[in-house]
Amino acid sequence: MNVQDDVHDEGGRRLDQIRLTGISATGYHGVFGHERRDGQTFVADVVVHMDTRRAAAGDDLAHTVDYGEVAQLVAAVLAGDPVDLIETVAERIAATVLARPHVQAVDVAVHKPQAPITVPFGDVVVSIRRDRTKLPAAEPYRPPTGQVRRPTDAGARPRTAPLPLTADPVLPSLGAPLTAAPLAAASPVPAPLGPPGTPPVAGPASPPQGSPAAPAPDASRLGHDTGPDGAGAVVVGPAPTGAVPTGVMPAVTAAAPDGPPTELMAPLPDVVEGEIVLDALDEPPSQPVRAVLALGANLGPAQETLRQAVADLAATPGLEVVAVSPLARTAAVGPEQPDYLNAVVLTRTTLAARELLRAVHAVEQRHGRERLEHWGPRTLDVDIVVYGETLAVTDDLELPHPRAHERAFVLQPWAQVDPDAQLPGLGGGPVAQLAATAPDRDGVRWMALDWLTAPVPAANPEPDGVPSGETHLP
Ligand SMILES: Nc1ncnc2c1ncn2[C@@H]1O[C@H](COP(=O)(O)OP(=O)(O)OP(=O)(O)O)[C@@H](O)[C@H]1O
Ligand SMILES: Nc1nc2c(c(=O)[nH]1)N=C(CO)CN2
Repeated sequence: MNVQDDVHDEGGRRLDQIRLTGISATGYHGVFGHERRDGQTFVADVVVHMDTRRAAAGDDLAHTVDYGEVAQLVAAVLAGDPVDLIETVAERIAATVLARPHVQAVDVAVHKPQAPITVPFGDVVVSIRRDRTKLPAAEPYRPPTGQVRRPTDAGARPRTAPLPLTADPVLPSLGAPLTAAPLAAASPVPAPLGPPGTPPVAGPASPPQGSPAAPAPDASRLGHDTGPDGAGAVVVGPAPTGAVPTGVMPAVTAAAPDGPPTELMAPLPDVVEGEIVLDALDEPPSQPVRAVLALGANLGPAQETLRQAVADLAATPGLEVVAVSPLARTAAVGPEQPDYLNAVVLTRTTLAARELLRAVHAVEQRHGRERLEHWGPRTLDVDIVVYGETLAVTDDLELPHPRAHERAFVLQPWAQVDPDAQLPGLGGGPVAQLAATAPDRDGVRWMALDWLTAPVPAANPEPDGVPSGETHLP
């Protein structure tokens, strides 16, 4: 591997690499029946990009990636659920490795040396790189309980006190990438008021953009629905310079550029299977926190559902609705399905992050939300986009929402209601800018301003969902 394959951190310093080559297993991937039936050898090479200094300084496996564990996971994907394409296998491996703590980026090559190619050939390889800016389009492989054992799998140990970030001698760059302008610093929301009891709606609306949606990932291979709230949460220590889209990391609170030092929780070694572990996300804030919620619906009377959902949120104790975005009609990102109606709600809350998650789930339930198909059609989806400046990756809650930075159906309405909004964390930045470059930006068909107080004719659903293909300007 040569220099152009290096990955650099935010300071331009080359990241260290852990390379694993030639991991092989019999797999049943392929488009032909005989491949599915007979299987063949698949081989993977993996390069993990990370900072290995902390592990080296303490000679401590807990601060690096256990290559034995990675090899087992990679082999399990190779031998696992059959798919048609080695692209998919590579994507799954990348998602699995990126979900490991400390990993900033990963290169994956999947070889299929016995591929059914009718001319003599040496090998066929798909080679990909994934990181926080180019997230894997697949779910991490999760081994059945007990399959992959780590040397530290000794059960739960008590959590130690929070470590000030500045106490870390070998990671001088830790503070910088976690900074983001506080939401509180965003300009006041322009919010014309509706009738009494109606939360304010902000404008102005954008013109229609028309045209098709972004490429649709395969729903069956995407997602992070990992089970009941709170289960199997938090492990491990400092997340250096980010780039871990899923998996387990401590909750951290980002500091404004010249704000107080960011605090990280000390390493949390392990968690007993099935035990509910409380962490910072369960702690109610000392001051009300600004949280941004994203709403979407494409089944049933979607506009009415969203309107009701806003009222339900406003009626939730500990949650105040500050402003509501225009209503956007958007092409579905994901499997083929009707257009969505999307809106963003700015709130202020005294609920802990997980209490807020439970509250939004309750609102989804009230409107008949069923989790049938990942990224499939739904009567109502409510996601937490941001909760103050909190950055966290746990099994049941990721903050900011891990896909918010690339979703025009969230970013565009958000930028309308709060033009100066900033998305904290890696991959974040000015929301209006992110909205302008998001892959699905052309799928935002139109926005309607007065949707909370008046019906939007073009938003009327067809019997099984919001009709697609129109570009009305209400
Ligand atoms: N920031 C977040 N907001 C909402 N849910 C989250 C968040 N982070 C993690 N989750 C978890 O994601 C799980 C699945 O959520 P949901 O079914 O709404 O996903 P989805 O809408 O199909 O996909 P997406 O998360 O990509 O919008 C939830 O049960 C929740 O525990
Ligand atoms: N346009 C659009 N596409 C989606 C949406 C959504 O709200 N709007 N939600 C999804 C899963 O949350 C998947 N795809």
